[in-house]
Amino acid sequence: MTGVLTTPDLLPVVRTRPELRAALLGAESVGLVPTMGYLHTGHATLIEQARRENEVVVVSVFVNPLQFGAGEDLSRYPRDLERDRAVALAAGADLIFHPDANHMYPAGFASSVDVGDVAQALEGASRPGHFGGVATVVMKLLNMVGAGGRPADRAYFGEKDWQQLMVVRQMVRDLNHPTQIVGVPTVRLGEGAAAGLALSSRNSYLNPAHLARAAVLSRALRAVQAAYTSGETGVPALLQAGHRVLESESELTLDYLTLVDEHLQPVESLTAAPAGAEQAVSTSEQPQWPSTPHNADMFRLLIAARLFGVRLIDNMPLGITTDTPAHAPAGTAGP
Ligand SMILES: Nc1ncnc2c1ncn2[C@@H]1O[C@H](COP(=O)(O)OP(=O)(O)OP(=O)(O)O)[C@@H](O)[C@H]1O
Ligand SMILES: CC(C)(CO)[C@@H](O)C(=O)[O-]
Ligand code: BAL
Repeated sequence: MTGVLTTPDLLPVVRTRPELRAALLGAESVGLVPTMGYLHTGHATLIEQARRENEVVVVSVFVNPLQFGAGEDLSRYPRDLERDRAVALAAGADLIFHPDANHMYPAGFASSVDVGDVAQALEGASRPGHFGGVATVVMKLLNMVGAGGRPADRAYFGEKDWQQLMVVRQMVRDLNHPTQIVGVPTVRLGEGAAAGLALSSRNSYLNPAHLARAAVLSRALRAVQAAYTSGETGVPALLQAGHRVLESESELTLDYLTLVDEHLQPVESLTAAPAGAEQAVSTSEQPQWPSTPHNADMFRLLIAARLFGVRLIDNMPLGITTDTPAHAPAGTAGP
């Protein structure tokens, strides 16, 4: 094993494939955490899980131009590599891979990965081309960040970007890619006026008052869960419970609030939650009832909305929650 595992004060940063190859030489297993940087506790949770499951943990920090549409926030996307080094080191990473765009997409680069229908709806409809850019860069990163000519052994993605996780899973399944894709539950602010808000780098565009108002997204999802566990089984009525919460926020422009199955298809009907489900939601991280063909555990509520000029997304399972409250050191737990 060479250079990377030397317990540095400052996390090493490599920028090119040859440097990566040298650093990872001889590693038995490599876990990759792909990010666009400006790391927060959500990212740290991914890194911590990768730390537990791999010999070497690499965090990629790359604001991927391919996945931004014209008029989106590519140029103002928050960047702070020194802070990222500190957060990644504290969470247990061994190395940051921080390529520049010319290294990822040199002159003549022409290929792309198209994952089909799962990338077309929802975020794909609102951000045309987005998932083509995500799939292409993720495929490259999986292939670049491995030891001994292998791809990464495992790669970690947040459930916060639920459709992205589905897209990546579809891609590796369809293309027989050997990297194991690991999904990690969403980390949320656990206390304060913005409690429940999913951590996101784009939260940094909002001031504290606006962040508190942005927590309306998670409150709307919880309202749908509560309606379901109270026995409501009509999908329009369930979603209406979420809309009622959203109507309280005058500044919100909703893109979508929907209930989807594991193929991201809209769910049109479902069976009742079993007796006791309400208690299970508030007290347990695990499903308390056996699977049925319409187990709410299989269905996901997805929301996207614009608030104070910022587009935010969130999601939750219909029937239970497995999300994690933020727990990071000061300065990293916030948005
Ligand atoms: N709150 C969170 N909980 C768990 N994982 C998260 C959370 N936020 C982001 N991630 C995951 O971290 C990885 C890198 O995401 P990214 O760098 O885009 O951060 P982000 O906070 O999602 O940023 P953005 O605000 O641009 O959506 C993705 O797999 C993403 O799902
Ligand atoms: C997976 C990813 C790093 C690809 O650029 C990005 O979409 C993100 O940060 O979620
Ligand atoms: N976390 C998703 C990356 C993006 O919005 O471009």
